[in-house]
Amino acid sequence: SEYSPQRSPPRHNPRGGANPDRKIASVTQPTQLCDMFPCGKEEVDQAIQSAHTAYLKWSKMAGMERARVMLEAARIIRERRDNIAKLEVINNGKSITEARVDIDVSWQTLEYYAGIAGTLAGEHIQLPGGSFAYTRREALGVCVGIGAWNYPFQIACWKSAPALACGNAMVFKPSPFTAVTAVILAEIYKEAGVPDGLFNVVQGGAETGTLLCNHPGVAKVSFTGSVPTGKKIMEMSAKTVKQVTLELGGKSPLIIFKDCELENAVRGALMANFLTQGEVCCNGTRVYVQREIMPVFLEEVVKRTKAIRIGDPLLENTRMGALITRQHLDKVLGFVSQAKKEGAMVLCGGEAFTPIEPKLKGGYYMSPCVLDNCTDDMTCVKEEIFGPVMSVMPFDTEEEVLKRANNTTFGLASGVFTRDISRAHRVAENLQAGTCFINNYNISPVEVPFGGYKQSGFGRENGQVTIEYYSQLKTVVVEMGDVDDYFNC
Ligand SMILES: NC(=O)C1=CN([C@@H]2O[C@H](COP(=O)(O)OP(=O)(O)OC[C@H]3O[C@@H](n4cnc5c(N)ncnc54)[C@H](O)[C@@H]3O)[C@@H](O)[C@H]2O)C=CC1
Ligand SMILES: C[N+](C)(C)CCCC(=O)O
Repeated sequence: SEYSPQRSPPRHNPRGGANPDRKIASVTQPTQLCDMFPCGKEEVDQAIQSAHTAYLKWSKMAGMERARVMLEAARIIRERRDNIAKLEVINNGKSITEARVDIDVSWQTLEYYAGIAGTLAGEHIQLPGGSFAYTRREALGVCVGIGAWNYPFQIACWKSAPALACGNAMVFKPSPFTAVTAVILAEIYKEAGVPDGLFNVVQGGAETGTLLCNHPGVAKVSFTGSVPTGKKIMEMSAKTVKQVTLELGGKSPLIIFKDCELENAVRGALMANFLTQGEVCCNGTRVYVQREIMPVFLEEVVKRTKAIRIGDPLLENTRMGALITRQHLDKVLGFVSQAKKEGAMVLCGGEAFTPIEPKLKGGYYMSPCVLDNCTDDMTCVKEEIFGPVMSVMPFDTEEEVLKRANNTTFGLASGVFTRDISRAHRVAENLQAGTCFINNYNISPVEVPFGGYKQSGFGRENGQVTIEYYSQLKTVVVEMGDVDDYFNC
């Protein structure tokens, strides 16, 4: 059901108000699941207060003890994977096969950071005269996670797993368009044995998010979403010097050289554009193809795009489900019309799609679109569309394409297809983006850091480095001799 802040008055409910009678296993129809209520100041204060109490306890536990609880949470997610995936499909509209991958990535994230929790350590530094210093890696306190609607459960895990591993508590606000599955995660953490309040969910939109970012009891905000909202989060966080991680939008380039393995490049272009109905921040939506192979590339890519099965996302053979809202569908279709006006040619798709099943009528489906005749100055090439729309452009030389690929304020990801190993690494070095995929696209195992350059954000998620973004270093200096009599000698 769509979020409507007017529909229900705010009520006291810091955990987000999921209906306690709900049973995940019985959810098979895309109907209303439960009521959620936006949290106001009182609920936000309570959530942060109880998270702080839990943090005091959790941060004193040994890393190995925290790891055991997190491994138990990972085990429960794995055990309930199919049910959570089904709920995520209803939450978001993506296909069930993709949702299962999201849930697998989620429990893997908990396992990975559980493994790191026991390894957190400082260093020992020798000083003259037997004196020494040591460093301690300490938690930050209460961290806030603010999520987007495209990977609701996975984002909650990408943020909470490293936060909890380091000894922090987290108050998480999911997008109001996908409010449900973060509450499931809270229930699972509780069942696994985290202290009460360690992972709290507050529901609501911009207003609730603002309360969280302005709250003096919060040490850090980790945000996934659009660039304009990211800028606001940073501004609000500056007032009390909160640490910030921003995972923002993108308009990533995918560069396909004529010496590529064409079959893989075509599959890669589809991976780069059509997962989760194209609603993916790191999508490679500017596809640069070397002129000599353009006709054959287009023929193949269009053939396969047309063959993508759109429809009921709960069916096993569906590969593209519904977009998030009517308003967002209209926005994406608007980008296609604008592209046509600016001279792009629609090779396939780009239209609202009505599946034949009566129960899917009124769903927010569209056919995936490939745009030809695109130039770098077109709106569809410059702006993040966040829908299944691929813009294809020819290029001639490596030097030229690098310049064009980097001519953007975004810098989340990039990709290159070539058989020339030197070229692949040279291009990766020269692309201004947080990730460069060579001969594949959109694979993000938890071991690998993920995050942006330029206005796509800063800080990283996943990988060992993320520990640094959820902890702080204390230096302890130990004198073994006498204090200098500097002032009275
Ligand atoms: N790059 C990415 O990962 C994403 C990009 N987008 C882009 O942004 C567009 C708008 O989608 P939205 O869901 O409205 O994105 P958004 O960036 O406004 O929202 C993301 C999250 O931030 C919260 N939020 C919104 N305003 C806030 C504020 N002032 N203070 C604190 N929290 C706030 C939202 O409730 C949500 O939880 C999409 O059409 C898409 O183009 C949306 C989601 C993810
Ligand atoms: C999982 N992956 C790599 C396809 C996308 C994750 C980033 C996002 O939140 O959009």
